[in-house]
Amino acid sequence: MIPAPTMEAATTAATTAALAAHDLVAGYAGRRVLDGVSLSLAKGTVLCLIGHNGAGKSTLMRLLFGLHTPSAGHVTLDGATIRPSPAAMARAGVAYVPEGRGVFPGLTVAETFALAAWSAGLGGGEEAARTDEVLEILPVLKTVWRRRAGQLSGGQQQMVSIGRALLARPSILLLDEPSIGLAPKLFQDLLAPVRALQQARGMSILLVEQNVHEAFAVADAVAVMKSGRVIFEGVPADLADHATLMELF
Ligand SMILES: Nc1ncnc2c1ncn2[C@@H]1O[C@H](COP(=O)(O)OP(=O)(O)OP(=O)(O)O)[C@@H](O)[C@H]1O
Repeated sequence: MIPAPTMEAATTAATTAALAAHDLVAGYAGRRVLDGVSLSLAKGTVLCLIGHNGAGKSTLMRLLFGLHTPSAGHVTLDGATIRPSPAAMARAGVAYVPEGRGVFPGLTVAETFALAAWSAGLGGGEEAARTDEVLEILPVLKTVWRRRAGQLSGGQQQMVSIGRALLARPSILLLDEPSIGLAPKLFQDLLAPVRALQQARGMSILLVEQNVHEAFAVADAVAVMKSGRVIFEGVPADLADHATLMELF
């Protein structure tokens, strides 16, 4: 039987949400894809969102970052209702790493970072300090610094993509399926420093993942989406049992 959310999950939900969706309804060309989604990312936590392909997870991410507009419902940031737009969210300290890495294949890693620093409005000294900071967190990037992003492995490209997002020192990070195309070990290598940074800085992370085992290992809370609705919210331990997880799917 599917467990009721634990007390721990209820307590987490009661703390201030860094970012939250409230009854969001949205779709494409008149086809409803989100059917009243409410979800809270508690401050300083990692929330892992799972669900079948097509459940609406990426659509929810895009709505939270302002890349798509809901037909009903609203979004709150630090408890205040906002109308998300990518520029406003970036200014507010929210970074979004979409599914599929999105690196420019012809740019070197150094050029990719320079471009990201420029779009974040970082000046020379600040750009250098923040770049050093990201290279400390993801040292493998130092080894490929002068190589074109398109020539890198999937895991390295994912690190470039996440590193570029971290340059802005976000307080909230939206990560859409960073494990795509990565072996489980590589995914762990990617998640471990991000989790360490999240804990050190009190960052809040919404992580959409299908790779449940690795993602649950770094998550404080989990939510399950099915057919445009959130059908379960709890903590990873609630879904540790394979049968329970299967029942939700
Ligand atoms: N730009 C778009 N135009 C039309 N339909 C879309 C668009 N983006 C997503 N959809 C549809 O909306 C539904 C939800 O897609 P979404 O990508 O949000 O799901 P998901 O849970 O993230 O799935 P996946 O794990 O495959 O990315 C799917 O049926 C998808 O085909």
